Amino acid sequence: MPEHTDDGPIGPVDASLVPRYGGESTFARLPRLDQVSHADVALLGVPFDSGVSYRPGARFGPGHIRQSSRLLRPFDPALRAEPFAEQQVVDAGDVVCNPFDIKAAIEAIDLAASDLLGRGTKVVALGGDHTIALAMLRALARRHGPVAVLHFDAHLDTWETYFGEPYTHGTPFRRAAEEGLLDERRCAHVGIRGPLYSSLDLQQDEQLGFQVFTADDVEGRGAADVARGVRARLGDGPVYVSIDIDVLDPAHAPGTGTPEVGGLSSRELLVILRGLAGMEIVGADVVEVSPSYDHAEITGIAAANVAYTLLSLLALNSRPDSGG
Ligand SMILES: N=C(N)NCCCC(=O)O
Ligand SMILES: [Zn+2]
Ligand SMILES: [Zn+2]
Repeated sequence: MPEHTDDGPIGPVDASLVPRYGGESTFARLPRLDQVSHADVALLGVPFDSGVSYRPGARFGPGHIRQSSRLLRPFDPALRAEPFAEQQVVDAGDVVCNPFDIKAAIEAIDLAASDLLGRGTKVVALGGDHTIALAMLRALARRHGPVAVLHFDAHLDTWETYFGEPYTHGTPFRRAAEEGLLDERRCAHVGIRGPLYSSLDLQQDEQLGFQVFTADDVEGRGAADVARGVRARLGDGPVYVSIDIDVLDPAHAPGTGTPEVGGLSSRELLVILRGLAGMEIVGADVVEVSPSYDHAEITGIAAANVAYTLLSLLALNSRPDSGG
């Protein structure tokens, strides 16, 4: 087990000494929050899926992503980063979310994230359905003011209500805009595709401040160029990165609740994420992993590597010369 040390960050359990398929299932076999004196970044499990409109099961996402993260290694060659050595990363366990009271669950998530932020710890939330992004944005906007949102998803998630209900996984970014949590000059969706309810969906989405990079844009322009477009849209200042795993094609992420054909490959998503190097990421989530629809951990492994790439980006920002 990792122990407190003054010699720098406590990393994952060494897979060359302890088999990686055994032992406690923290993210990447990292220490728990209670095993360190200070954490720079925490993975926060959010087992909540009472906001879904179709297939359930994302409440089991955090455990599945942790299990699927056992093969991650300490050095990220694509970003030339050591995400677990350059900063103290921990697993902060799971938020206790009331499955029968969505508002109360959002408040509990906000509180847990705010508590970590107050201790100087950045939060990468592992969902859970996309409702949880609203809670994260409330916590972040309280500290930073309105933030840019970079949203990877097949879906806009700026719809008005479902069954008259305002807090669902299809509505978090409309609620966030209404609450003044977003810097509406600096928001974007990436990976949008699939049937909508009406052409008004896109018009209203634009009015809320989002620029759309579709899945077809990724195919046509290429992932690296879409990353350049995103950087141009978001500019400087705090960014929240929200990653619905259904941005990936169902072939790359079958284990999700509202799958849409024609999505990104996991490689394309990773290329776009790496293209964000140097942007001021203040928080992030990886959501909508629903393990009972997964096969061979395809979706879980994708989500684990996406989270790992976010940690690498945060490691780059933590370097003394990064200005971040
Ligand atoms: N956030 C996700 N994954 N999906 C939203 C889809 C909402 C709908 O059923 O129209
Ligand atoms: Zn989605
Ligand atoms: Zn979504």
